[in-house]
Amino acid sequence: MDLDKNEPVGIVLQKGQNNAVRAILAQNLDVSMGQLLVVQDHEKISLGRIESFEYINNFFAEDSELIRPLSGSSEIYSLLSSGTVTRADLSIIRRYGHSSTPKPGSLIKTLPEINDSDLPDFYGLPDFNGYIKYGRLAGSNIPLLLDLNSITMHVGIFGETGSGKSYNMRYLLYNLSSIRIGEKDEAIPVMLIDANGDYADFTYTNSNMLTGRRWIKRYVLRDPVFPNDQRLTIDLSLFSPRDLAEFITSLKYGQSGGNALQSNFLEYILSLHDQKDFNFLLGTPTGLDNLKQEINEAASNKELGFNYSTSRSIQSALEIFRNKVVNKLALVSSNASLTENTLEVMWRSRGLATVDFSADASPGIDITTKQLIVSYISRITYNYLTRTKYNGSQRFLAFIIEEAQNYIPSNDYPVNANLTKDILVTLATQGRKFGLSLFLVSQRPAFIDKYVLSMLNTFFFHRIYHEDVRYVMSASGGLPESLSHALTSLDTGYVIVNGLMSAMRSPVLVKIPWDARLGSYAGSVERVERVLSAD
Ligand SMILES: Nc1ncnc2c1ncn2[C@@H]1O[C@H](COP(=O)(O)OP(=O)(O)OP(=O)(O)O)[C@@H](O)[C@H]1O
Repeated sequence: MDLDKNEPVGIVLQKGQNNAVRAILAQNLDVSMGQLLVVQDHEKISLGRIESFEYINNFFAEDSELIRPLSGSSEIYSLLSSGTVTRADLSIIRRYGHSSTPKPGSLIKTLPEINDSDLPDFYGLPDFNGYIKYGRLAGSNIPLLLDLNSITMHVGIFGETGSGKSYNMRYLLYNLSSIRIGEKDEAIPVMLIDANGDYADFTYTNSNMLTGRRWIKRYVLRDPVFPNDQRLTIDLSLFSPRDLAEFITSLKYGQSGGNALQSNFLEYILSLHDQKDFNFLLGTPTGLDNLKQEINEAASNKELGFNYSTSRSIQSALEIFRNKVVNKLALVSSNASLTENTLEVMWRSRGLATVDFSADASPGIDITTKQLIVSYISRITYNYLTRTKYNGSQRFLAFIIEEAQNYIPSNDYPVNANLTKDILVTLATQGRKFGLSLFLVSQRPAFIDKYVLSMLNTFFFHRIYHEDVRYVMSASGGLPESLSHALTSLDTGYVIVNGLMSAMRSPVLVKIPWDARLGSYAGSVERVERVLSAD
């Protein structure tokens, strides 16, 4: 691998402390914060990351004798630009076969084109096994390698609205769907909570792009339209009386939270029944009528301490539940369409299941019901992965959750997530042992539970809001100053990758290549002039 084959574009002037060098770079070299450059000290090659840079000019003093008579003339531009250089501070993030810091006089070169076969050498790896290519290191054509064996250490994808998260997640999903192993394309099985229908095309028109998958399904909460669509039904017997009582009462009261008296009353009634009867009791007209009668009878029994007014409120909460969840969404079934068996089929066929919460696929669904569904999926996933692991068969599954702040919120985010929080914390803390990889995608990392944030070990940071910088810095164990400054102004399509999956082992700026097929999805915004000029 000839990392030093390009012409020099700069020279090291000073050797600083802590692996830092100061260099002068050619005027015509476009540089960006976080960009990587080769530093060549005779035979010793290192990789440097630009931590800061500034343009300096011999003539810049505005009051200099030379400048004043020229100001306003056209010659000033060429005169100034001929005297301009870039002064850059670089930190050395990788050394090839040596351990010294480059000395003054070392040459600076741009990253050369390198063959795929040289990539393991570039990253100091024995071979490619277990790695996939991802994007290009900024300012070069060299792909970053991602380590699939660290995927179960969980992943965070964060960025403000329009910063490119969905496109990146689609690109990642595409890469996780065509992993070349020997002569075959394989895929990591994926369960995906699709907040806005941004992955719907992968389940029909673009399903052929996911070459390693032999099973693709989109779960919807209306009649299926496309061949891979399936109506989602869930099995309520996986929930405790407490969970269901809280869910039903908070359906009525919304995110402001349920009513403790009503929850307690309903919990009491439900706990008189076997959990396996919950689908009948709550999912059928007869069951619901029976339940209402039991509530009435319990209210008339003074010893129990529940009164008629609480009973009436529960009856109305149950009516709302019946209208929304049972009649409209038809969500409850003892013969659920998504079960542990489905996960086994997914595993065997390296499948993709998306749960589409967009207005088109799940009209009228509210956040509390989305939480019930995410909680249900988390439970079957946990049960499935622990059972298979204890039976001696290792499985892997990636669980991707968009708008993660709605399911695992921090204390200062105004969403009540009793149904999802505990099970997602369990998945985050224990899931890795059982082969689970949690991907949390969010516009606002500051609103994700701090404990769960601390369980993520690989990060993809897009442009983020100022308010999130502090959380991002603490969650990721810190970024170098150059990259932390860039966080709020990254162009769409650029991402800072940090953490265990990155073969660079140091935070790095990556450009995600544009592919028109990956770029046509519900949430992508077409250019106004293109749409207006189309027929
Ligand atoms: N790598 C890229 N290169 C060029 N354009 C991109 C790239 N990534 C995203 N875009 C464009 O930027 C726009 C926003 O991207 P995207 O939908 O991924 O943002 P987002 O962060 O998911 O936004 P939101 O949070 O609102 O869903 C899209 O129109 C997309 O086509």
